[in-house]
Amino acid sequence: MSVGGADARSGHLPVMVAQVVEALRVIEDGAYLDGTFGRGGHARRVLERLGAGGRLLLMDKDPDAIAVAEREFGADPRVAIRRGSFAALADWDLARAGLDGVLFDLGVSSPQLDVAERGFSFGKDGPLDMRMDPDAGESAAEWLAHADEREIADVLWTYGEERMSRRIARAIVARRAEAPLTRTAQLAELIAAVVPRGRQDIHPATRSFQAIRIHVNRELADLEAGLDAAHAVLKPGGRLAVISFHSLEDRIVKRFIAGRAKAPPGNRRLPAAEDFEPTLHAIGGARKADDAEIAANPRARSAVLRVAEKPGVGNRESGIEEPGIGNRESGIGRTKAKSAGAAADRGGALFRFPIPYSPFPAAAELRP
Ligand SMILES: C[S@@+](CC[C@H](N)C(=O)[O-])C[C@H]1O[C@@H](n2cnc3c(N)ncnc32)[C@H](O)[C@@H]1O
Repeated sequence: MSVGGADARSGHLPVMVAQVVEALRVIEDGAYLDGTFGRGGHARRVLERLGAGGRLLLMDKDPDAIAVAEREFGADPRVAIRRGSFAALADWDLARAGLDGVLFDLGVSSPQLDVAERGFSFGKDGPLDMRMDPDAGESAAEWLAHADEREIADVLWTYGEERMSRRIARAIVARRAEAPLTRTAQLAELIAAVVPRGRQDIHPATRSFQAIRIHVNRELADLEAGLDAAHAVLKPGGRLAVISFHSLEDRIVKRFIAGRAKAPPGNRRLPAAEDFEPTLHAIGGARKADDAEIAANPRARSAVLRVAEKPGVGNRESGIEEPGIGNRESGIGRTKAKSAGAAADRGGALFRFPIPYSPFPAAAELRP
């Protein structure tokens, strides 16, 4: 079976492939980076559009993903492969040479969830690991062995919006005093025993596993660094496409595109346009998978694609002549550059809305 260009043998169905390729506006001799290769569903489609003079840079933290990339694309002279976080993509000389498009398809791949030994899944017993890069940082088991109760509760609340965060953290600390938590099934059972039954329509450990995974892999910090790095290496007119799977990621992407705060707005209630320097022009708003794709691939249900373009000279198709002027697709021509902080995310509609200076609220602000 092939959905969205995926090879079923890869075990991962890429989401919103056609929209991504369209959004990146792949040109034959362009240079692109897929920072989250996974099993190559998106990369394969980009490569199909590249001519002999095109270039595709592939990154992933996960050694299994990189092994697939080497096996499938290693011999292609247009392709370069690097294992590592996209947070450090600007360290790569080939990326620093300038890119026409960058893609981040965030989160975990199906093979990561499906292989019990990777320790991502509460449904499959395995070592409590959860690292995308098993050679870097602490595993979930190592972190849970020493983190204090409050830190665990904060992670569960902030990254999982788990309302039982304090109760679960207390149970983890009590259990580890008896014996270390080393298996995914142990942790899933412990959480299921603590969370009241019937409270949720999902497995009681879903939110906690998501939260611990985000923490162990520093996913949000990597995303912030990756967006900065992508912005730095994109050519004027180059496009960024990011697929998020939960609201914390999407909020970071949305705010990044909206613009950087230059300075706090003093005692004004809302930051003014001049408090922001534009980073990228939003091309439309949040895009979602259609019903047919969601029916074929339930993972697509929570996917949100955002696309943005680096302002400046050089955009062949949109004909942008100077920063912030002339982009028909986004409607940004009406906003001019200094309005980017106000205009993002509403499909080019010109709203002003409050954007806190922190990328996402602190746990303390959110806790009910
Ligand atoms: C949703 S999958 C990508 C699937 C891919 N687009 C495809 O079509 O097969 C996410 C992948 O990104 C990788 N990943 C997540 N965060 C990363 C980061 N900061 N740097 C590099 N790779 C990352 C994961 O290891 C995983 O393989």
